[in-house]
Amino acid sequence: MRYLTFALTKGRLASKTLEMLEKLGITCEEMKDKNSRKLIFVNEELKLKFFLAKGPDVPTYVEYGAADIGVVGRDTIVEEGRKVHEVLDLGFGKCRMCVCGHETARELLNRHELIRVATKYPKIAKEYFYNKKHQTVEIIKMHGSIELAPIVGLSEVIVDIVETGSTLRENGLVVLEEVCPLSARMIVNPVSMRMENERIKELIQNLRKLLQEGNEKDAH
Ligand SMILES: Nc1ncnc2c1ncn2[C@@H]1O[C@H](COP(=O)(O)OP(=O)(O)OP(=O)(O)O)[C@@H](O)[C@H]1O
Ligand SMILES: O=P(O)(O)OC[C@H]1O[C@H](OP(=O)(O)OP(=O)(O)O)[C@H](O)[C@@H]1O
Repeated sequence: MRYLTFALTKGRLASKTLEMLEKLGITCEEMKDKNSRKLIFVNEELKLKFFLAKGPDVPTYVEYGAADIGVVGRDTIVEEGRKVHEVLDLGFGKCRMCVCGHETARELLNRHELIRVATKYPKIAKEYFYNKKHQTVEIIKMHGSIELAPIVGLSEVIVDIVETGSTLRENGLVVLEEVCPLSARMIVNPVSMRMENERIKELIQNLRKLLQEGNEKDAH
């Protein structure tokens, strides 16, 4: 049996992913050591390998088959546009992609003015403004702390992730428009999906069952 390799998103999604896999009896003790500099972890018994990568690199590993399976936010899947199969909504990492700014920017959006949009997600921003809203804007690619842009006058609005809304609140900004809801997804390499169909299908079915049980528990 060959190894199945998982690429997990480093950071807030990784622990949730491991927690979920653990419930299915898929464990990787080595991975829990926070001080370790090790990059790849092996479960010999189940013939599985795991590695942690930066979110935007996860679909790349999966498209090229360096990983069979990936766990990554939907924002990153859409932004990267890689050839991968999105097979399951894992239900965690929930947040929203939004257009945000000062309340005063609402008027500029309504009037479809030529405004600047700062974002880590230029493709999502372009799709939203150009194809959905038919509004011409100037998109400025940034790499983090996007909320700074309207505060220091780099742009009128931002397109960014909103989870609790506290970053916006603490900086005097508001959600002006919602682009789309987001959550963590499981993605699969198309060739792996065919070659390892049995094992991957079983994993998807087990995860789906776990999610359903979770939903039923929440409803009671
Ligand atoms: N509050 C949040 N901020 C950012 N991402 C979130 C949040 N809540 C859920 N997510 C989801 O978690 C994914 C991965 O989060 P991660 O910690 O890698 O975010 P990041 O801030 O973009 O990464 P980095 O800190 O490496 O720049 C995001 O792509 C998104 O789908
Ligand atoms: O609505 P909230 O719960 O406040 O979460 C949203 C914030 O979290 C993310 O930033 P992150 O902490 O990942 O840092 P970054 O801006 O450097 O990407 C995101 O870009 C927002 O800034």
